Amino acid sequence: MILPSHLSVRNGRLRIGEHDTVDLADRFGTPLYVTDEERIQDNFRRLSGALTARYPKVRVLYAAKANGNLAVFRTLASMGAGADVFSAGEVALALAAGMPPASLLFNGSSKTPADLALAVEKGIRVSVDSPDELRQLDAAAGEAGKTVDIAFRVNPAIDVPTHPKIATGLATSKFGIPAGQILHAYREALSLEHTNPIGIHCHIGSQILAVEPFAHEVRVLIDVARDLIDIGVEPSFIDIGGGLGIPYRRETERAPTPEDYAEAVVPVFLRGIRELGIEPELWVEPGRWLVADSTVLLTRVNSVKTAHKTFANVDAGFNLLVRPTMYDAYHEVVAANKADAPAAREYSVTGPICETGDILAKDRLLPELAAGDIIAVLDAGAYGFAMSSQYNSRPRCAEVLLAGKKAALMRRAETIDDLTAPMVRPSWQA
Ligand SMILES: Cc1ncc(COP(=O)(O)O)c(C=O)c1O
Ligand SMILES: N[C@@H](CCCC[NH3+])C(=O)O
Repeated sequence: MILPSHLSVRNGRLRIGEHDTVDLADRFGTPLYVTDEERIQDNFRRLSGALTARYPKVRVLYAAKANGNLAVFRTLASMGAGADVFSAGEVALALAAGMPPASLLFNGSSKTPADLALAVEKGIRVSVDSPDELRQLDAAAGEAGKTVDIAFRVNPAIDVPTHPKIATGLATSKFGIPAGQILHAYREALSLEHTNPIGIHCHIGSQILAVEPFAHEVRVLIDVARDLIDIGVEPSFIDIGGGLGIPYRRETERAPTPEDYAEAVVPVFLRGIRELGIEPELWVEPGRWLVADSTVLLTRVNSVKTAHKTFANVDAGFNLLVRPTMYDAYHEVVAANKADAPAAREYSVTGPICETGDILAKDRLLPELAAGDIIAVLDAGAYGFAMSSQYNSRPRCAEVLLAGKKAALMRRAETIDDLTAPMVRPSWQA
């Protein structure tokens, strides 16, 4: 098994950073998300370093949706990250973590009047997704007596090799303004008093394991920049979004490194801006690449059953990690307390949810398993806890953060009381 450098096996047990995962499961209980803070820091340094080595005017906006724990925001804020935020909640987390409003970009294709007012009030730049939204934002800014700096989100009509549910730059996607309409939108923004078009935004999709689509995207955005200059707008930033994938199947999958990514994107960007005689900041919005591999989900085997195949029934299901169910996503699983035992048979690792699709890992060769064993689901730090639910009325589990020898809760487990607390008894019910 190929493990990333912060995971290792000692005395037959899986370790993350300086910690034994089985001890963590015993100490904090399962299911349990465990995140290695240093891995996030290393990831940030590597991705941001690969880009800034080629062009110093780079800004990294962490895609807040990938992992919404405030401790993770703090880690990234202290590294100098801003954030791509999609909701009032993400704005609140980013600000609470100390990210300055000017380091945020408020994205989204369906913002409420309250979202727009919040961006105006806090002085957060907005990626505007339609002319309708532009007019609403301008009115909101006018009412507050302010001006808002904006970008438009461009729909570049680029097909990307990823799961169709997470390709966002297709011509048919709900996001962004088609290239053919974009100039019109900028012209309208110029004609309005309270919106100041200063940037260009785009995001082509997620878990992309090729670099060419990103280079293609940059070429499209340079073309947009050229048209903008013609109408008197000199973009001060070009935001190419996130999307760089990770090798969930380490044995077989080849994934571009941050250096491959930077090498594909930055020279195209530089050629374009030099030709146009401008020097905008290059913004990127990575989510998955910064946090996915920092985290394992530890889950305990409740029972083993052999029917038409063998099931290891564990205490985490798609309530806590929906990616396998939602996107047929692959996550490596390791028998954490038998990490160097020989593979014995194929297991499907299935959760406790009352749905046939509640399968975390299908047909995996694992050592002989028994009730009480701990399974570690790898690469669970992006869109893991963040997409969890209380389905089947299951309280969500705890999250632990590790730093060197330290381990501490960064989110306590929910209780049954947390499930019922927001529920209100309708007056006619005795
Ligand atoms: C606008 C925007 N930026 C950035 C991201 C982050 O993507 P990823 O986690 O694939 O880097 C997303 C999610 O796909 C997004 O919608
Ligand atoms: N939630 C997706 C990524 C989509 C990101 C949001 N645009 C995943 O788990 O892979």
